[in-house]
Amino acid sequence: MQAPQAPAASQSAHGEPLLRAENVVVEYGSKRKPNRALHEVSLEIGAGECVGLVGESGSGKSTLGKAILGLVPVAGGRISFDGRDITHLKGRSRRDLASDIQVVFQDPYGSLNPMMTIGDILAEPLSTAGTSRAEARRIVGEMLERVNLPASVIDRYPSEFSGGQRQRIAIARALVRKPRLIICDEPVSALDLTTQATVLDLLIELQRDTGVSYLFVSHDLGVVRRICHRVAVMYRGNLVEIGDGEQVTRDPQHPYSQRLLAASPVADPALQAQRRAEWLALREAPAA
Ligand SMILES: Nc1ncnc2c1ncn2[C@@H]1O[C@H](COP(=O)(O)OP(=O)(O)OP(=O)(O)O)[C@@H](O)[C@H]1O
Repeated sequence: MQAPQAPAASQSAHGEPLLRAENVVVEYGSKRKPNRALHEVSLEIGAGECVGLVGESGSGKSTLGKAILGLVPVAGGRISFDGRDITHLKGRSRRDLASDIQVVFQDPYGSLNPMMTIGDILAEPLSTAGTSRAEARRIVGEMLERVNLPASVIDRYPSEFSGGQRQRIAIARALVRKPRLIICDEPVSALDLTTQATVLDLLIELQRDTGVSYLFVSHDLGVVRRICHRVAVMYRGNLVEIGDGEQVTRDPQHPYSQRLLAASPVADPALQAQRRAEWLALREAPAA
């Protein structure tokens, strides 16, 4: 399957990429003993573009998403959204940004409050923004239908739904405030292959219809190839390669990206054996 083509209009109204991260540094731990999780990472996401972020566990993918969302402090560099510096936004200004930047997490079981009805879960971001109850209920019904769930599920609880249905509910919750960017942090990793395909198709369709941009965090090259226009590869807190989705996931240039491709599972046993042999050969090679 061909990787999606980058959208023609990838700049925001201000002629800027929608999101720009420049030399972003994030450190965990104490000031005296910091553990640097991002080393001057730079990345741009255009309007209507899906940029994939791949890399092994602990490479810093989620940390970059969290830095954009303001969930971890940024120790260096700059993040701008639609030309506006959002690096250190806090309080009210940060909360207001939630209408533009939303997130969908990996775990469809943990991310929805089991004590709340689907209607209340989806209406929460709207009532926080001051929308009336009647209007919120109307929008929620519309969003549920948008993710192919009947509006009648509005009074039911998360426990009554499958993993794939819950992830569609989480996507609907992200969409209610009509964001321009959604950070998708491993949104299909917890789902079986068929359900993964359904949710990915839904995300592609929503992007086509609304022009929303995605930062799509995943460890699965097959998944990012299917949905992303461009793909960035992270290794130990560094962004080591970024390029066209098809090229990076099939013919990567950086030695670490080549290792990642060699280690990624494929359905064909012969190809899998060849990949494994390549991976074993590359494993000892130092990453540049
Ligand atoms: N809250 C935290 N406190 C301390 N260190 C953290 C914290 N969160 C992440 N780290 C560290 O930062 C580094 C990057 O972690 P991050 O979760 O961003 O990686 P990742 O690529 O998203 O991994 P995964 O695919 O497993 O989610 C790792 O070394 C991790 O141990």
